[in-house]
Amino acid sequence: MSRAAPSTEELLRVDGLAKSFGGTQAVRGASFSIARGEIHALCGHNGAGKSTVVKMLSGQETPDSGAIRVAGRVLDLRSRRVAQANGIALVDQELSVVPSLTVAENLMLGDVRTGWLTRRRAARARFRTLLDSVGLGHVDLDRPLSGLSIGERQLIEIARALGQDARLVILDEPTATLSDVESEYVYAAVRGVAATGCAILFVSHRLGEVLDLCDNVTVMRDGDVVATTPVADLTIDSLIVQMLGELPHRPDKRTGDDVGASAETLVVSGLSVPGRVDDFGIVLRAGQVCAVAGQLGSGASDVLRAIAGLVPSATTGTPAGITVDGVPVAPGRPRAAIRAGIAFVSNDRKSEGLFLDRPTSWNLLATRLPHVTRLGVVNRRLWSATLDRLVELCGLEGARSQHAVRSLSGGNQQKVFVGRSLGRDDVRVLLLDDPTRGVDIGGRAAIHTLLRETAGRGVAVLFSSTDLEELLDLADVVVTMHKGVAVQRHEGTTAGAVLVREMTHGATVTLTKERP
Ligand SMILES: Nc1ncnc2c1ncn2[C@@H]1O[C@H](COP(=O)(O)OP(=O)(O)OP(=O)(O)O)[C@@H](O)[C@H]1O
Repeated sequence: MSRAAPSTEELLRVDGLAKSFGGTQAVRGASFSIARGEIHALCGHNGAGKSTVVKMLSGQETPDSGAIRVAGRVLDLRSRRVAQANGIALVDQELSVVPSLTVAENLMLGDVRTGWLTRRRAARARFRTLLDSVGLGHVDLDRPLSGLSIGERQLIEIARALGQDARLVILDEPTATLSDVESEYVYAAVRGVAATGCAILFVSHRLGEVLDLCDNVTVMRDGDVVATTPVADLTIDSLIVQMLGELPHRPDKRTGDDVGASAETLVVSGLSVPGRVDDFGIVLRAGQVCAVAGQLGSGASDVLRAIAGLVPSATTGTPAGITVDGVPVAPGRPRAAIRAGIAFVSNDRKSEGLFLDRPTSWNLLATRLPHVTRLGVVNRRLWSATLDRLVELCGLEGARSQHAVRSLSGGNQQKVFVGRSLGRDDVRVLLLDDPTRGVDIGGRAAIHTLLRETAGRGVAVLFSSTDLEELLDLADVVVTMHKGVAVQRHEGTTAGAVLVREMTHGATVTLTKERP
């Protein structure tokens, strides 16, 4: 969609901003500026320093040096509250809306004009205007937020930021967890907000959306600003080169013929998760990489969790069941799944996997303890050989392996989380729920290569994703899902538009069982 050119009047200017944490120079002298009404992207590899810049702009970290000017005035942003009072609003990666409260109550939480109790009617009228501005005019203010989709919650969060009378709205990876369709609502809201003269700083790893949505792009690499460039002068490839210095290697896809003769490793049929998945079936051969593709709430994630035995599920119909290499696996029993060679990587690294205060090395080896201990004692040589291999697999600098995981950037944490499930010889089926969420383009290519190599060793890989580019890049087979039901199985080349249509609208004829 074309937009009017943003104003040339500068709203934000950042000069020589620097910040270090202990020995790590996270940001070294970053400078850039954003005009009123401009949508300005901040891109860079994992650990480039984007979040640290965002934290300094939103009052969560104090710069070691440099200046932040808003409308020409140098600001000392000592806290998030001070930043808000100066018209800087942050929509964080992790949503801060409260599902158990109503839409109005959530909007009230961030409303600097308050006076809710005394001027309830005026506040409600204002909340309606805010909802309108993000395309949620149809949503009832008294509806609990829990009834809204994640995409709609993201929009409420943006509306709330606007309620803070923001002059600059910072959006930190706002579409990382959204499907393409839900992301479109966010783009429309962002364009609408920019049209009111508000400046937007848009942090994203999705380079396609950056080029479609933004006016200018500032790229950071290793704490430095590499360049600020108008999007009109960029292509995806030139943007990647600015970010990484080179184009990453793309793994080759295997064709269906390559795996046609290999053994059936995972066979699922008649799998149901009450209220979420109905009669799902799939056959996956050794060496195949398969995606279950669907929007949030489609059941794609539930399918993986059910195969891993992590949610109550049942297998009904004939034939029914889950088998790995022909051996039946009892549903709903995680231990049985692990014994059968099923490994699962969740999409929630913070609450379901990583020990944030423990060293990276410890996290990487936590799942390998039986393999690096002899008679209950850690074998140092095995420990360090396994660690070296995993650190290399994850594409991390060796020295970082002794640092707490919490100190790694979000994307690097994700690499540790995925990487530690790789390279294991006891795994037959690897399940990954949205494995590259928040990972930069280089890390994503690295994870794709790792998954492809894992499949090359005869493992069946099954992942869920909402990201069209990833589905087309990585999967040999895509099974689309809509409202808990498998819609269609695609092998070979499929048009992206077909996948999107099935994920959003389903199909009239549904695919219930895959076996002939
Ligand atoms: N609180 C902290 N303590 C120690 N090191 C930190 C801390 N916060 C960030 N760092 C380090 O600073 C560097 C920049 O991190 P930052 O989170 O700003 O990167 P990023 O570009 O936002 O990455 P991502 O895309 O993965 O979110 C990284 O090396 C990171 O490990």
